[in-house]
Amino acid sequence: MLKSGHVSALLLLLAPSSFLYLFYLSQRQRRRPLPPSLKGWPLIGNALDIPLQNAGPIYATWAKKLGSNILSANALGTNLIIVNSVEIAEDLLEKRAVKYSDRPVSTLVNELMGWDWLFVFLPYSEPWKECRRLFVQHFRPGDDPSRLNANASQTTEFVNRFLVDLRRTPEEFYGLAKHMVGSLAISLAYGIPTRGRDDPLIQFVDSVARMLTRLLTPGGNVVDLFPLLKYLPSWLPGAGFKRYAESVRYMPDKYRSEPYDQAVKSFGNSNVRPSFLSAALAALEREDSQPNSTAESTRSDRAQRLKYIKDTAATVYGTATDTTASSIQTLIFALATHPHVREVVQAELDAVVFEKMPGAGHTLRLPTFEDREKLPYLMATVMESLRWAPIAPIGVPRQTAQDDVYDGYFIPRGSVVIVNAWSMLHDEAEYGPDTKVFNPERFLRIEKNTDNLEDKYELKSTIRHPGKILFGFGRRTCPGAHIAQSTLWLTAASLLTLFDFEHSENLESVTDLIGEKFDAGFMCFPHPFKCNFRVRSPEAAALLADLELALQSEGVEEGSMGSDANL
Ligand code: HEM
Repeated sequence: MLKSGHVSALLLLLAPSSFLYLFYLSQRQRRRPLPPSLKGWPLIGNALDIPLQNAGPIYATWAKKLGSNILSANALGTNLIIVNSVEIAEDLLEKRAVKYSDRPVSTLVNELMGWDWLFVFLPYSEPWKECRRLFVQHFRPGDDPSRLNANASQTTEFVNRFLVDLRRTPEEFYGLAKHMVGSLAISLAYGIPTRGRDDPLIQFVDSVARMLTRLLTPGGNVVDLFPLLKYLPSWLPGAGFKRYAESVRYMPDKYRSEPYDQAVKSFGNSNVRPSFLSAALAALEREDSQPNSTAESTRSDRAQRLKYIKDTAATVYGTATDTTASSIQTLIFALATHPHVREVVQAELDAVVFEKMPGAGHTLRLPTFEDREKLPYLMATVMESLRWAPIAPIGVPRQTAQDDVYDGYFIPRGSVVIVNAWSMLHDEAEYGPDTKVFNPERFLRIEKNTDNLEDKYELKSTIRHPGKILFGFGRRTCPGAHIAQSTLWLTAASLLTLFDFEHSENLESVTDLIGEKFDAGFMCFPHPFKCNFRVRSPEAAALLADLELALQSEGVEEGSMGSDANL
């Protein structure tokens, strides 16, 4: 919550215009009420109630208290609409997409710090459409449904790298997950190799993501609640936000230009792969070579298209890394603290990946995307980790582009819309009882009369896949969902095939771990934790040794990868 001292120091400045805004709003909504809301204070409204931690569960409590799944809150004149059910999210964000596909402009992050070009933040506009088109065109899932992700071979290679690194330094698993996803994201976006674990690009994207998620938590900074503060001179006491913004203003350009320049310089080198950037630039070249491409207007259009390509590449690398790494860390935490689940998944995997040799003995292979259908318990475990501790518990805020009326309630233009994914993913009507407990079996139909794993478990088709909520609704739904989910699945499958691992505590009977063991701000992920990893079997050790050799012979050994990544 905002500190009360902070708020009162600003009240003098805010009071007159805040009063005018509330008066203006009351005139517009004369005939219809806003959705139910907690009682606020004069002038500051609910500013002191807006939660910065655990927002999902807290908004769910408000919904229960007020008896409505659509709520409103007013924070210093900013109107928040909080959506707590799937039905309302679909009604508004899908069926009325034209009104609900905008994003709020963060005065601090977008205007003062200069991050307004990242396409996740763009208003619903032509530039957004162009960036999204570029993204989807390149990253659309493959035609073969078993692959989940058209980039399966790169995903497999980076997961393999992770497994080999994990055997060498198991105590570093938490950072290794981030390194793996960061390297994959840079490779998909730019095709360039990364250095070892202290790769500067990955470290930079990590620090930027942490900074932005902290500042973008709705209610998380006072200048977004009251944008007129941006006009304060930066030397004024209380304008520390402005001095901070100036000190980090160099970041957006560094973030967008360094990997781009590096990639463009390295095109043609043997260690540079095909990527979003190389494909988009090649398409641009092809368009340029069309007969009518010399006109002056085409040249300025080209500069604009080049900018969209550069912005989209940077968005890929920014949006993929922290989100997917956090979801892997969450899944490892859940498996490490729930030994029963781990054992069942490992038994299921063993039945698929251990193959009998014609003479005697067995060979072990790594699972592939083609095995997905044969591993329902594993799939249920991955789904449960997305549901149990959703890494984006309150989504990414939207903004209404027009006034609207829903279920008799007035929703003013310019309202910030918060989609409470946590509440939807903990809805007992959909997911059954005890939704705070990690229990993959809620997604499974279980045949009690057999011990044969092939026949025992089947995924229920009647229960909503958590990804349908977690990755958003409507036109701005996450376009990288298939990449995130396939990376998560393959990491879990490979990890459980080769390693045993456990947390020092068995937390199977604990019903609410999130508040204690997780950072539950705008993004939710486990605090760094200790986990004991061991290679599972002699066959697993042999497979890891083979993997290491194969990676070395392909020239992707740690350290050799980034020898010319001169950033
Ligand atoms: C577990 C991992 C991830 C989660 C939970 C996640 C979640 C989200 C959510 C909730 C949104 C906003 C959707 C909405 O407004 O309805 C979003 C947007 C976005 N995500 Fe993801 N995401 C993940 C991984 C990824 C990956 C791997 C990529 C890229 C490869 C990506 C790229 C994007 C982009 C570009 C947007 C902006 C879309 C737009 O504004 O049109 N995300 N994501």
